[in-house]
Amino acid sequence: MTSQSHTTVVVKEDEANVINSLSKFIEECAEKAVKDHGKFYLGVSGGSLAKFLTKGLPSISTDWSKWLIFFCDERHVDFKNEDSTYKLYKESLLTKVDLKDEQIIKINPELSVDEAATEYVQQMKAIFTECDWPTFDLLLLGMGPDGHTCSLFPNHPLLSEDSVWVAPIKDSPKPPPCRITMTFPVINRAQHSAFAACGEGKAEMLKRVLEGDEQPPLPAAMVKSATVHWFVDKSAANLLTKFS
Ligand SMILES: O=C1O[C@H](COP(=O)(O)O)[C@@H](O)[C@H](O)[C@H]1O
Repeated sequence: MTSQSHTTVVVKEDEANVINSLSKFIEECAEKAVKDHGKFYLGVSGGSLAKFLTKGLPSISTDWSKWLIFFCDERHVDFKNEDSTYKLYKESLLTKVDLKDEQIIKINPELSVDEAATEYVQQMKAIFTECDWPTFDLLLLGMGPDGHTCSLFPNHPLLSEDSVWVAPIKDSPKPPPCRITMTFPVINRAQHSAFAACGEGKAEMLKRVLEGDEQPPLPAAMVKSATVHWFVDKSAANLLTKFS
């Protein structure tokens, strides 16, 4: 394990070990959060991260009744659509752990994407009462091959959005085009963020995000939660020199 300021990088032999290590970390975060304030406020992403979670989380030991799960980003599609991140968690996680559907805070895909983002914030505000900005215990993030995280893409105006908790996006370069995403003020207020990235396809971007000094910074490099943890396998970490 290597640390630099608030960033920690854990390199594991392979994907299976990344999943184990990430799951253990989530278990510990949940336990601390529940001890501290009786709930575990968790944000989850889609893509490969969702697949890691559906494999790893069923074996952790936790009080599932204390969990509230939000989407760091979500595709604005029907819940039956294969692109729906909610569908993935519902079919592959809720069937295996003692989480109830109402513990997952979902977008309403029947609304327009603008309305869905606003309504998602309203749902969040009903939970994070008396807060100007919410503080998540943990946000679980992915990094796309272009350096995007959540639905925050390189050079997109949403990177500087600082007036709303959750924003709509209608021109996502990665399909589907319409999505909702948490914004950086929310992401960077989280107690912990954790990325998971596996495979050689992530190696070049991981090097740029963790060891580059690009201006403007890549979205994944803009994540500055109180602590930022990376769980990566050897193939993804292959080009790192400072964190290895
Ligand atoms: O579209 C998305 O992509 C990112 C990265 O996904 P990955 O499969 O390349 O790891 C994901 O984190 C995000 O939630 C999702 O909407």
